[in-house]
This record gives sequence, structure tokens and C-alpha cells, in this order.
Amino acid sequence: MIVLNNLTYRYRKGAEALTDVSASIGPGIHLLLGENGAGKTTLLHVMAGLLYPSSGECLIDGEDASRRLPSELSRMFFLGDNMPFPAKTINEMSRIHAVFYPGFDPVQLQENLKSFGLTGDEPIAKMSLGNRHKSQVAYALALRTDILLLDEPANGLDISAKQALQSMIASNVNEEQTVIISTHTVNDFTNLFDGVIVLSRSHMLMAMNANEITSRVTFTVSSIPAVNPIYGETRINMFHSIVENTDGEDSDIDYILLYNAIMNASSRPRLLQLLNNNDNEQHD
Ligand SMILES: Nc1ncnc2c1ncn2[C@@H]1O[C@H](COP(=O)(O)OP(=O)(O)OP(=O)(O)O)[C@@H](O)[C@H]1O
Repeated sequence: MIVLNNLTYRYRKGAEALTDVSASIGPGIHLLLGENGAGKTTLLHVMAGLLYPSSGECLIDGEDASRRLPSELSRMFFLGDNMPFPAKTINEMSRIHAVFYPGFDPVQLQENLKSFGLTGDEPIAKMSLGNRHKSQVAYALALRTDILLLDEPANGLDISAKQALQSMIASNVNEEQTVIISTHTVNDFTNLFDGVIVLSRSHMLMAMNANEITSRVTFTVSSIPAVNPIYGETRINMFHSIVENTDGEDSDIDYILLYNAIMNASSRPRLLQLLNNNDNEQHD
């Protein structure tokens, strides 16, 4: 469980990147959304213990992330966008680095690499950006850490690699793992998420389980406008809406619609009121 308690982070030469952020994030695959500069990468860095909060705290299973205890570091992996790997190849990386991760599965690594058409022996320095990214994501998933933080994992991947990545995440991640994926391209990962976290302008707008969301609101698509929608958009002559869930039926979350609704100043108050109707920010 990742617990954020009134977490604030201010860069020395910059504005506040996280302001009084609180949430509890449990096992599952969580989508992290927010506009450019919202604070997503900063949040992932704080969770990984790479940045220390200016105030408040980030607890990973009760341990302060900023202490970077070796026992905790071996349970977590952060894959940043364009992160340098200290090895010539992914296979070398697995020999010198994966030893620190007790859950590492070398067979899984080879399977992951194969689904991207890679062997792991390609020199990282000579790989294209997309292929480097593929091999790094394949490696990160095979480490099987309890906490996995992925910053824009689909960046630079071609269409078929994005599809392979989605199936890889679905098949690699088990129920006990907590995976947070920051992305601007939600459609690269359909039907993958157990929860969603939205940051905007350094503030946490929501951190909720998918089933909590669908128990409170319903996502509809119809040829006529919905009655009393919380938020709606017209896409190719169809009305896509978020309405209050009054019949208890689950619907599939349209993450783009949800994000647009929460970023819209008119719909946000009613949406948040419905979503938080028990004032519970639990996200486990
Ligand atoms: N090293 C830094 N020094 C000063 N300010 C920074 C630094 N890194 C980020 N910031 C600022 O902190 C805020 C949050 O940045 P962050 O990179 O966390 O946002 P983000 O949501 O990941 O954005 P993006 O989607 O564009 O990657 C922004 O205002 C950014 O300009």
C-alpha cells in the first residue's frame, strides 16, 4: 500500500510541483493522468524515494520512501522516460542488476523481449529510442517488484509494440503488485486499469478504484443526449456521457471522458461530489 499524507514537493528553483497530496493506493494497475506539468513525474520520483518531500510523507507499506531502505528498494522499480541503463545490453543488465531483485524472472524477461522481437543482446547504445524503451519495459516488468512505477512506458513504441505492451502488462502483473502507469495516451491501454489517479496543477483531484467509480457513475454512449448528464461529449454523432449510477449496473470506464469531465470546471464539482459521496479517498 502506498500512502501519501499531505505530501508537498517544491523544486529548489521552481514552483510547488505537489501540493498537500493525500491518497492511499493499493495493489492493482493504476492509471496516472494529468496535464503537462501537473506533477506526475515528480510524484513517481517521490514514491521511488528519488525526491524528498518538502513536507508530508510517502509511505510504502508503512516505510518512509525517502529513507530508501535497501529492503524497500529491492521491492520497487521506477522506469523513467529515457532512463539510462548501466549495462551494454539488457541481458548484461539482468546479470549485474537483477540480482538485487528477488522476484526477477529471467524466463519472463526472455518471453517479454521475444514479444517485442528482441533478444536482449542488442547493444542498448545503438538501439532506436523505441526499441530501447521496449527492452527497458520488458526488463522492468520481469523484475516482478511489489511496486512498479512506469513513466510513459508506451512512449516511442509503434502500434504493434503498444499492443504487445498492453498484453505484457496484463500477463506479467499479479494481484499483489501495485503498478502505477503515467501516460498521456490512455487508448494505448484499454481494459487494463484497476484504478485511476488524476493530478492537476500539483493537486490530487482523484485517486479511486475503477469499481468505486463505476458504482457511482455510469458511462453511456447513445444516439440521443443523456438525461441530466454530469458531463457529455459528442463524438461522430454519438453522445458519450457520464451520468449518476442509479441502477447499480457496472459500465466500462471511458478514461478520456472521465479525465475531461474532471478537468472541466463546470462538471468537476458534481462529479467529485458523486465520486466522493462517502468522503473516502481510499484507493485499494
Ligand atoms: N528539476 C526541476 N526543477 C524545477 N522545476 C521542475 C523540475 N522538474 C519539474 N519541474 C516543474 O514541476 C512541475 C511538475 O513537473 P512534472 O515533470 O512532475 O510534471 P508532469 O505531470 O510529469 O508533466 P509532463 O506530463 O509534461 O511530463 C512543472 O511545473 C515543472 O516545470
